[in-house]
Amino acid sequence: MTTTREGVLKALTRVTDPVSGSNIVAAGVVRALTVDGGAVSFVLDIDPSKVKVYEAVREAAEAAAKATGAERVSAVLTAHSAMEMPELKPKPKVVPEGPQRVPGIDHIIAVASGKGGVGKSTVSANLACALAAKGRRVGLLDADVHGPSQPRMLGVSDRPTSPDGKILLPVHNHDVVMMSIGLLANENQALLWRGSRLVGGLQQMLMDVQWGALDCLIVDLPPGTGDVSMSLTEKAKLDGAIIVSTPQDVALLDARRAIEMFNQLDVPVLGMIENMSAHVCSNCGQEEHIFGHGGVKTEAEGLGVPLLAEIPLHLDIRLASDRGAPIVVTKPDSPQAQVFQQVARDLIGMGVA
Ligand SMILES: Nc1ncnc2c1ncn2[C@@H]1O[C@H](COP(=O)(O)OP(=O)(O)OP(=O)(O)O)[C@@H](O)[C@H]1O
Repeated sequence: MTTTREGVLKALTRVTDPVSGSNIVAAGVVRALTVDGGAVSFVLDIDPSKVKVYEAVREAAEAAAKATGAERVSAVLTAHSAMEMPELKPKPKVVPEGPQRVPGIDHIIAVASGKGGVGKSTVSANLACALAAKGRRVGLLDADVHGPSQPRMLGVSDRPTSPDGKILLPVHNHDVVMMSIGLLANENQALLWRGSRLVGGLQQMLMDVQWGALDCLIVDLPPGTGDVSMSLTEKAKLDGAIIVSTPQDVALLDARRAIEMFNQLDVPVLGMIENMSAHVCSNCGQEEHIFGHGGVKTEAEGLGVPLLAEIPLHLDIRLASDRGAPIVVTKPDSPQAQVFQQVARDLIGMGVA
């Protein structure tokens, strides 16, 4: 029997965490799991005052990992003293080559766009909430460091805490677990993050946030094909990417570049979404195609990728986001919300959420 990382993680979900009552993977206690041939090692990251309680858990976790067929298993308890806020400095870590799965997260979907302002964050927030409403355990990582908008869209302003100065506890709203660079720094600071500091900080955000067990993590990428998108894609194993574009030619040109980037990185493009497809007047209901219409459909056909949705430009979509509850939460029965719900159903149908 070959020991795999997935197999070990699954086995560890059968070990109960005495503090939270859930399993040790879902509780985020298991850290730094590595499987190298028949050798398995991991850390149980715990509150220093609970070392005695966790010794039995450590033994149970070792036994569970061993039962997967591993030749050697080493589980150690680490306990850290509390600190107020973590520093998001890149840490030198021995990271195996190639994109890695994040422990406890079944699927990761990136939402990208070639150009800024086309509605990528709106789509990310609505998809996350639509999936959560369908009972999926959903996380949302706001990696749009140039303009983090998820705190506003999901209506959260609490700063994330770190009980040990190492792991970050995410925030929650609308049944979605969320972490954003916008919650760690004030908006102006976030905009100043550059280069390797930014890239390293984001990778750490993905790996060191205690997401718990998730069916799906939606990553709201910055627009374009810059360092952040490239490096996250190289480090984390993505199930696919969704490309958001308006129907305008200029946006489509940039969207094509984003698709090329994902193709080069071997990330499946799950489909394109045309946003601001038609303007529906909130008074009379009349439709107008302000940015044109159907451009994304034609582009998707040309590139051989599915068109997942055409989302209208509608005042209610913006108002809902500005007020901190996406339209799928505030008006789930509206035609606008139903478009997002259909995409959520399609993603579940594709087996990626
Ligand atoms: N379909 C829509 N109908 C009405 N307003 C929309 C729609 N999509 C997005 N918006 C609004 O347009 C603005 C830009 O949207 P959003 O922030 O989602 O774009 P983005 O692509 O993530 O931008 P950035 O490049 O800054 O990250 C927001 O005010 C949002 O509420």
